[in-house]
Amino acid sequence: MKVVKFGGTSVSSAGQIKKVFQIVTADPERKIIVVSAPGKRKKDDIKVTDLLIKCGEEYCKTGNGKEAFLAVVDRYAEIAHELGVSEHIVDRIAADLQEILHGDRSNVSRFMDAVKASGEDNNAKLIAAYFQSCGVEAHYVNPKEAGLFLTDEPGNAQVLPEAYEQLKKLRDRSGVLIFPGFFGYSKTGEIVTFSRGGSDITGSILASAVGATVYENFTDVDAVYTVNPNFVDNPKEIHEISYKEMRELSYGGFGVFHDEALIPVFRAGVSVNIKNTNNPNHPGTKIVHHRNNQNGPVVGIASDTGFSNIYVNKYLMNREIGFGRRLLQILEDFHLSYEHTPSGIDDISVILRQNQLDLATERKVLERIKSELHADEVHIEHDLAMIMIVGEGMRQAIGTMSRAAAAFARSGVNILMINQGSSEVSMMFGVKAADEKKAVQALYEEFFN
Ligand SMILES: Nc1ncnc2c1ncn2[C@@H]1O[C@H](COP(=O)(O)OP(=O)(O)O)[C@@H](O)[C@H]1O
Ligand SMILES: N[C@@H](CC(=O)OP(=O)(O)O)C(=O)O
Repeated sequence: MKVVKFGGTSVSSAGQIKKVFQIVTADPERKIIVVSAPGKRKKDDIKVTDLLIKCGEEYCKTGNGKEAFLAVVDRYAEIAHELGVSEHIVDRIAADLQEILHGDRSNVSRFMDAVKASGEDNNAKLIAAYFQSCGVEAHYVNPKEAGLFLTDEPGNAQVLPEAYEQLKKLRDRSGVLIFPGFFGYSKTGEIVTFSRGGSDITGSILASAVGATVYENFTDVDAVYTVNPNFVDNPKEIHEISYKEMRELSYGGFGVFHDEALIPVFRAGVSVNIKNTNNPNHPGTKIVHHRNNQNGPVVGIASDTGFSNIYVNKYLMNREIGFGRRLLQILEDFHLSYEHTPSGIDDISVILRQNQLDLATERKVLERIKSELHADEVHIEHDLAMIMIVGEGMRQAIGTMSRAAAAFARSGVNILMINQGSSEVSMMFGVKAADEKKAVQALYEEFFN
């Protein structure tokens, strides 16, 4: 039995959904089908999830968000019409969304989760109806009834261990099961979503629960590339990659597969196959426990922007027991999560996501660090990019760091921070965000050309 996830681009229009139908019915093993909300049809299109977010935010502010609401309903209406599915389903989708929008808005994050989740939920119902209209036994499955229970963290939920036992029973159901991605339910019955891109996580949980032979993840590229295809033309494809390498690269900025989707399949030993809905015969990329390590120390280069660095200097910091704990406690008091903490004898840097900070919070954090920790110097730097090179082969290879540093030097990019050591399979470099593309291209030249 296979679990198959189709991302937003694969279900963005009637034409794409017809391809999904062909792919699913071509292999009787493709039984549990996870679908996202309609995504982008072309580069400058808007994903239904983003339209829903706009709509929900406007309802919260003004009690009205007619334009975004109509844009969402129009997307489904166009798809239903072109698929030849009964138009009644569109009326039901509109009524369902209206009901959510006019529901309880007292808890904004809960309300927003219900609005966002409707994107996947309604698309799953529509796709199930299309499969049925083609004479295939297909059933929409509601995540609550199936037992997909999550922690009660709106917009950032995690699966509860007891969900797996319930979800295992999906094995025994007949027909093709169309399961909406991205959300589940808390133990008290509230809708909660994963973080953005979380339909990958739903697929991974289901594949693990039912012990799938493989988790196929269909998207709009032939394979996971060694580098973001928006930075390098025709980058080399990765044919095989380990879970650990893929998790690091996803975390580092490879948007193609969610980093939290690796853990459930890794624990259950289910391999993942990333494939292209527009070219399903291409073998794609396989994510496995162990790969044949034959292609050099680096398997991929990832990058992401939007980081800040809080730099703290204090003479004899190395002798002050508890300094690091007290510094991180200040961040915890402001509910700030951090990504890395490289340190020296008298200095420590805390790298964190910039979007967590507003000006007032930033000022308060810096003031507390200065006054409570008696630091000699505290400052913050914004607009940084983190660039990561990843590969299991690095463990044995000598000179990977010097090759990377030489590539940075050749491209004239100044390295602001290096983090290597904690992870055996990656090295991370902090640079100015403006240098991101240049640095990535230089590393690609060095390791892949
Ligand atoms: N290293 C990479 N390899 C492949 N695709 C990548 C990589 N880095 C970023 N991407 C982007 O990820 C996109 C696919 O992910 P996503 O947009 O989430 O698709 P889906 O709609 O299937 O969920 C690709 O179109 C590509 O632009
Ligand atoms: N639709 C949700 C969940 C998701 O996984 O979407 P996609 O498959 O388009 O990345 C989002 O945009 O976050």
